[in-house]
Amino acid sequence: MNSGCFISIEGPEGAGKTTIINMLANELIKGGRDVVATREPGGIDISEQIRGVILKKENTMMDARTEALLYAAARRQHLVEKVEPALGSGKIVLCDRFIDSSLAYQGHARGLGVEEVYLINRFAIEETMPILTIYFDLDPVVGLERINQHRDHEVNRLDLENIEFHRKVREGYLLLAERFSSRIVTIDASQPLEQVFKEASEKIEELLQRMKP
Ligand SMILES: Nc1ncnc2c1ncn2[C@@H]1O[C@H](COP(=O)(O)OP(=O)(O)OP(=O)(O)O)[C@@H](O)[C@H]1O
Ligand SMILES: Cc1cn([C@H]2C[C@H](O)[C@@H](COP(=O)(O)O)O2)c(=O)[nH]c1=O
Repeated sequence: MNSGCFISIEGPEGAGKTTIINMLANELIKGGRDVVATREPGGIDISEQIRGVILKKENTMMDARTEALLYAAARRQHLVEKVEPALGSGKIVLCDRFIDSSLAYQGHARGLGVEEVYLINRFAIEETMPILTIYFDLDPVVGLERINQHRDHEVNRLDLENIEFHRKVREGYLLLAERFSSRIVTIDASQPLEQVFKEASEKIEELLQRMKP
């Protein structure tokens, strides 16, 4: 039985997920909360190894179903090794991407089908879902410009997909946000960083107040 609070942060490339998760984690820790900030694919050794295989620029031959299965495998290991133990000990888990990434990227943008991709992920995650998902919505042209200007950003195989693919990813996320509106909240990520942070922080605080016994 989980007693912690599982929150995922979603959005296209360059939406500000990593930057804002760090800011949110610092703020929550300062407020005396126990927080684990992590990412997908990755977050622990086995899943980081799988991330290396999926995102290696040279792996251009990777089949779409292989890609979906590898994301689900990385997710499973990360969940059982890191996320669930943290939730079990009452922590707040801030996860940079989770199942909605697979539904938007592999299900919608790659065209594998959201329902099919959900089914393999259901096998991977069993019952564990975020209680809140914050989706940072952004025009992919803006997001890709941001990461291209940021010299330290690792450019990966998915970043190199064409703009139509990235537009489909956004479309996929918007459909998910509409369909799962009680879980997914959308924030306009084209706003200044401080405003995006403020809105995300308010959503989390509202949730934590609601969860108080
Ligand atoms: N609201 C914002 N306005 C302007 N620049 C921003 C904003 N949010 C983030 N950035 C900048 O955009 C770049 C990408 O941000 P970040 O790495 O946090 O995005 P991300 O969503 O984690 O990207 P990816 O999914 O590709 O890893 C960074 O240089 C960051 O400083
Ligand atoms: C979890 C997950 C991720 N992706 C894609 C999204 C990004 O292009 C990369 C991860 O890189 P980031 O810099 O850490 O954002 O992987 C995906 O297609 N499906 C997924 O399930």
